[in-house]
Amino acid sequence: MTTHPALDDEQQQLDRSYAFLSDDAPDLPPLFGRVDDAGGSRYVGRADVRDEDGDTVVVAWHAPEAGAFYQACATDPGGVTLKRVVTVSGRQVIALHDEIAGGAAGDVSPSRDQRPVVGKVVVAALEQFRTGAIADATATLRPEQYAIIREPGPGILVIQGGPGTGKTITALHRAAWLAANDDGARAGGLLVVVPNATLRAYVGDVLPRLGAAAVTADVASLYEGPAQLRGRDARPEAARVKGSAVMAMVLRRLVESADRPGETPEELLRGLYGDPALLERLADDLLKAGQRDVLYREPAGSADDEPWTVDDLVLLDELAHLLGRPARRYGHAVVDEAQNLSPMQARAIARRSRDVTLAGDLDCSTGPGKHDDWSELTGYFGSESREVTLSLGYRVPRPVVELSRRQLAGGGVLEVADSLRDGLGTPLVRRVDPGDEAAVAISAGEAAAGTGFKVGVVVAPSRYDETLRYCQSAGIKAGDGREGDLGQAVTLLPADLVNGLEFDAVALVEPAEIGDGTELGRRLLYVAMTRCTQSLAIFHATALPAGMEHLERPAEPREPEVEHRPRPARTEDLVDLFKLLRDDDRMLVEVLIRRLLRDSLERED
Ligand SMILES: Nc1ncnc2c1ncn2[C@@H]1O[C@H](COP(=O)(O)OP(=O)(O)OP(=O)(O)O)[C@@H](O)[C@H]1O
Repeated sequence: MTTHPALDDEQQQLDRSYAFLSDDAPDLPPLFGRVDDAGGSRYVGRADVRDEDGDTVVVAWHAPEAGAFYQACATDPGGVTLKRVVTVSGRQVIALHDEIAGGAAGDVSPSRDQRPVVGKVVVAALEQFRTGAIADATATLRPEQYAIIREPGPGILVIQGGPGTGKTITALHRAAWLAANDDGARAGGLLVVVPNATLRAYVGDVLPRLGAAAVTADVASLYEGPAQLRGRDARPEAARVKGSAVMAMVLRRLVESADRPGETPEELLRGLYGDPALLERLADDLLKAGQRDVLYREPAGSADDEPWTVDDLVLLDELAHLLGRPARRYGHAVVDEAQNLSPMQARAIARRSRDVTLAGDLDCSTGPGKHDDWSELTGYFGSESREVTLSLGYRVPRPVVELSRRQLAGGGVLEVADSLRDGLGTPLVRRVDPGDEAAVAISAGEAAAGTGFKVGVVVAPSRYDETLRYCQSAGIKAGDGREGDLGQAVTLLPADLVNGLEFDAVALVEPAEIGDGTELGRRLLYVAMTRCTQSLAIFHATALPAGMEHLERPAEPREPEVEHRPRPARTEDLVDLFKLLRDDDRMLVEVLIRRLLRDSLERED
């Protein structure tokens, strides 16, 4: 095993940096990188560290002095002579990766398949098992991500890119960068909005780790009144109508027509939903009869008992505004998965800040309304917007990218992202007996989880409750993803809540139920398929949906009939042997091979 010659020197620098941290400093390493150029040598970390004389020991990643660390790369070192990532574990420097050494490419990935050459440390970061929280990337941000992070704060910036191209991680670093550097964000505060509590749990660590002062909210929690999220609209049409822009006018008329002064938003909205005649009077020219019908809801015993949905809460927020209760304003808002914003949701965010960063992918719209162009959303914030695109894939293995793209009508809005990952090869497809789909998927998921994988088992929303009950009754410890429990080795998720998440392996249950032939269904399927970093397995009892039909195979016999299998001609031909394995065994063996390969690579290092 070879050790980097500078390991001891960097350990000394790390010890020195720890010595100047205040006692209540979080147990995160004070530095993760070093850059040398004509300006000298600087260490880069999450925050500034100074010695007793006030001299800089470590510069914060968001300080201008750290710029060269992020702007230089192996293929374009500029004037940088050393770009080093320092990996620390338990206060010990355990590895050094020099992407640039002596002013030229150093420890980098091999150049192949027209893939960009990146530091090996990026590849190593991608090879880590997922943890249930978004992976840390502050030490390995790429120049194109850093450039977006530092775009000026005022105005509207759209960060788009295919699945896994780093939109979320870039947007969150941008939030932290603006919190530190942008006058507006510093003075007015910074708001980060994600679509739901599940994604909030997934990304919740990033800003505190970066020491950034920001308020993180999910869309439902923007409303600060007494109503809480308690329900979901079973019919997408109801959510679509509630989210549509005409509701702003309907609510304005509602407030103007209210005859009892002092009514709360909750009382007004309950009254509107429960009174078809009132709705007709107010919205006859704005909503068709069928659209008004889907809004009808028998009032619950009290406002507290109402099954308020996310779109109801957004309407309550609009009502609060109309009743003269202004929302808290911020200097800048960063919105993740922004493609799913409804017009009413966009209005709610615009009331809080007109300077926004919207990160998203129009192909991944899984909200009730689809936007064909970003201008349909940016118009709620202002007239001028800038769009930037990330095009290097950090998550989805190439074969999965290829398969998933078949779900997109017309091939999708964006170019196919160039993925850094091969993963574990072509997706596995297994036909099972009707009724067994979820159980088989979960047991394959448990097998993969047994080797260290984080596994997401994705089902159609209509199948979620039944599958969760099955897990509970069978004593299977699967996380309830709908409740934001992403900490278990296996997490169960409905397909409409997987936007933004990432797992080592995804087991997809009965894709035809998710991609039910509608455009929304195909996009749900696309998003679900693109959540894995290593392997995708598909379990189905009915015919596979369009875009997957070529994977259809006859049902396998329950017990493999070994004697009928052709014997491999040569015992050393492992690939043939491998192909004979049942799909779930194959998944397991693939995981084990990968682990062995990684262990042996680590030993070589
Ligand atoms: N420069 C980088 N170095 C290391 N890891 C990175 C880098 N950029 C992104 N990643 C990792 O790639 C994964 C995908 O990133 P992210 O979730 O931000 O993508 P996304 O574009 O928001 O995906 P989606 O929209 O499909 O959810 C994450 O684990 C993230 O930490």
